[in-house]
Amino acid sequence: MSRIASVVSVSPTLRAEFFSPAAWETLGTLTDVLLVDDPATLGATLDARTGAASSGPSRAEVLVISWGTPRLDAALLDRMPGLRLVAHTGASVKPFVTPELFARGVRVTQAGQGMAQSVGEVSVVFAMALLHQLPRFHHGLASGASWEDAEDAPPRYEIAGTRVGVIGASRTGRAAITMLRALGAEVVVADPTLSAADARALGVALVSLDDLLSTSRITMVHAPTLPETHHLVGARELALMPDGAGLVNTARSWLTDEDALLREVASGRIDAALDVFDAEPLPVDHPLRTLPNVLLTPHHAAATVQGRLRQGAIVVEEIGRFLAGEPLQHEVDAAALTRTG
Ligand SMILES: NC(=O)C1=CN([C@@H]2O[C@H](COP(=O)(O)OP(=O)(O)OC[C@H]3O[C@@H](n4cnc5c(N)ncnc54)[C@H](O)[C@@H]3O)[C@@H](O)[C@H]2O)C=CC1
Ligand SMILES: O=C(O)C(=O)COP(=O)(O)O
Repeated sequence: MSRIASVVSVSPTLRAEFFSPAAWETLGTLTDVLLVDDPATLGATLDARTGAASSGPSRAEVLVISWGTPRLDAALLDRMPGLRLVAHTGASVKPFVTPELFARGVRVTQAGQGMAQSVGEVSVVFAMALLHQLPRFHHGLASGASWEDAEDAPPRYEIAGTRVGVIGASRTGRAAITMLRALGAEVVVADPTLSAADARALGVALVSLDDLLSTSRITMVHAPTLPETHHLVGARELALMPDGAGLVNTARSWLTDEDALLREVASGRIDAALDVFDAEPLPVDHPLRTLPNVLLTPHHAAATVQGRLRQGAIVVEEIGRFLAGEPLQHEVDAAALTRTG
């Protein structure tokens, strides 16, 4: 097997976050690596180095990209005529990958599976926090409420034996399902692509979206951002949720109608725990920030030490498979461009 050039368009910070020393060393044994320190300068770096060395970027067959890499348009691709594989350290390739790239026969992989456990864990923590009324208790104590005020809190529930609805048996959804089942929750799933046999294998009941919303104490959203999933949980769907139920969203705000959700949580009828918002960063004066029955995190569900290293390991493993002529395990095709995220 001949060594091929690999251009790594990742900032030094992201490199340290994603690649363990061992993974980086493995990448170096697989390919001749040219590191682009500032991913935004990918084009300029390629221009400066093209043809310079035997491992020069014009010979690059593999390109590792990350957040911050510019869009791989025709002009950029023309600088890498030998390109055969783009490996993304993140999940959604839409911001970087163009139809032109697929048309040239370049293959694309992504590392979303590396994030699944972290995001699933945050969803489960969110679910348990809402069931135990932690946002209300914390808000009360932090804002000077009396100890006795807690007596007025709504009823609290164990997750064991409680019905939790998961919208989307996706990578992140499946990670959440595994943990929810281990905790003894009764898990129901709505997913138009899931077969009855797959639902049985997952140990969950497959139900309609309306059934899920109207019977679950917690609804968690784990669907991808497709045209048909825009505002999947809108005003009508939120109204189906029982009084006191909780909505968990660690996926994308695309999937829920944030205005309708704000009305429901502001009235106190349902509670919410959210990692994702229509406007990110969430404006400092946003009304969601002040509600006692809402738990907020700044789109950090995936960003754990282990998750990021798993993402880097996936990239290196995929490059190894590609060079060995083995099937890729995380390949995406042009359909990935229909996702909005
Ligand atoms: N907060 C964060 O840091 C992160 C958020 N995300 C978001 O989480 C969501 C899920 O990501 P992944 O688990 O990687 O998704 P994925 O790519 O695994 O989702 C595909 C799966 O979703 C299911 N699905 C397809 N159409 C559906 C529909 N109409 N309704 C319900 N389910 C449907 C199918 O089971 C399909 O296999 C995405 O919106 C993604 O952007 C992902 C990673 C990190
Ligand atoms: O890593 C994160 O924080 C994500 O939300 C995943 O983002 P991506 O799908 O890679 O744009």
